[in-house]
Amino acid sequence: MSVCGAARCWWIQTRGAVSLRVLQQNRTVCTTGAPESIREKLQAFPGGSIDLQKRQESGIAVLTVNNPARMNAFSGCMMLELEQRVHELESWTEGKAVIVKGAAGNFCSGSDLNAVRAIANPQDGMRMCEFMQNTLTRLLRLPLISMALVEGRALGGGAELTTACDFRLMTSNGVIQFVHKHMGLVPGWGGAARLVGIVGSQNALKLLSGAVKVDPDCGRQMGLVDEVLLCSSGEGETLTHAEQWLRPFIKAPAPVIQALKKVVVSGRELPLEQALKTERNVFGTVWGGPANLKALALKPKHK
Ligand SMILES: CCCC(=O)SCCNC(=O)CCNC(=O)[C@H](O)C(C)(C)COP(=O)(O)OP(=O)(O)OC[C@H]1O[C@@H](n2cnc3c(N)ncnc32)[C@H](O)[C@@H]1OP(=O)(O)O
Repeated sequence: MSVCGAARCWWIQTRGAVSLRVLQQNRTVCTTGAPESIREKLQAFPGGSIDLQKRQESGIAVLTVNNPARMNAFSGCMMLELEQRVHELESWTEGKAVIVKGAAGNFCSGSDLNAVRAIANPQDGMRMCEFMQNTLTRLLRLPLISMALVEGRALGGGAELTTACDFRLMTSNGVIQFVHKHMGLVPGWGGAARLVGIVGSQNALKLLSGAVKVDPDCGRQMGLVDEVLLCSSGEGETLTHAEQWLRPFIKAPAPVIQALKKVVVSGRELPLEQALKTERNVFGTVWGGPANLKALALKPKHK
């Protein structure tokens, strides 16, 4: 085997072992939570809320980042609240999808700069990032199809939040901008790692080092944006269009949609052998299940 081949083989094996370990670690961290000290510090920065509406009839939840006086920036309390909301969604067995949006026509302007100033030391910064990385990793791993609905601006941590969803829809006035460089920062909520996975390392480097304002055209070209919605007069109208876009992807019983999402997550994150094992296990949860038996009885033709 050539040196390159051997190195590649080692890299794949190492990556496999590491990714599995990270998945396991994340599960552990997720259940135990971040150190109390960072929770207490985040708690000291109130303002805004993270609102969750679960619509039982459609199986679509709407998660709203709600702090319009600060362009939906994340206060410390909102970071804690997001974790709670994700926890609620993890056990929503009837759910099929979640739409993440901002209040009042803007997506999110990142972390609240007032809170950031107060914890501007490396140790607290890393703990805050660990906390947000865990929450956003759990958001991305939800057994629900997730969509970021970007109206107006998604800046800094707000841009990172969009990458923690399976799909990104943008209204024609939407902008995603990783402004971290202008703040003397890099992404820290896992946004760089996820961005590389979505648009590739060349494009990710361009977006981060250029702090590029990604408009709908640019977003579509790079594969960051899945669909562009025309700006509509009312907030509710945009949400309705987003729900319509989701509909073909969630037209099946919730257990089937949740199983589909689980096999995609394992395919995305685990080494092949582990992903195949997970796929078999998930298959076992739907094989011979109610939806499967109903389909067999109908003898459908997939024309
Ligand atoms: C790992 C995470 C890293 C990060 O997220 S770092 C944070 C990155 N985000 C930013 O730097 C956003 C800074 N803000 C801006 O660029 C502008 O405010 C923005 C969003 C383009 C909106 O501009 P305008 O439409 O002109 O509105 P404006 O500036 O008057 O803002 C309205 C009120 O919102 C406030 N605001 C906006 N973003 C904020 C933030 N991230 N933290 C705290 N407050 C924020 C802004 O200060 C203003 O408040 P006020 O009316 O002056 O009391």
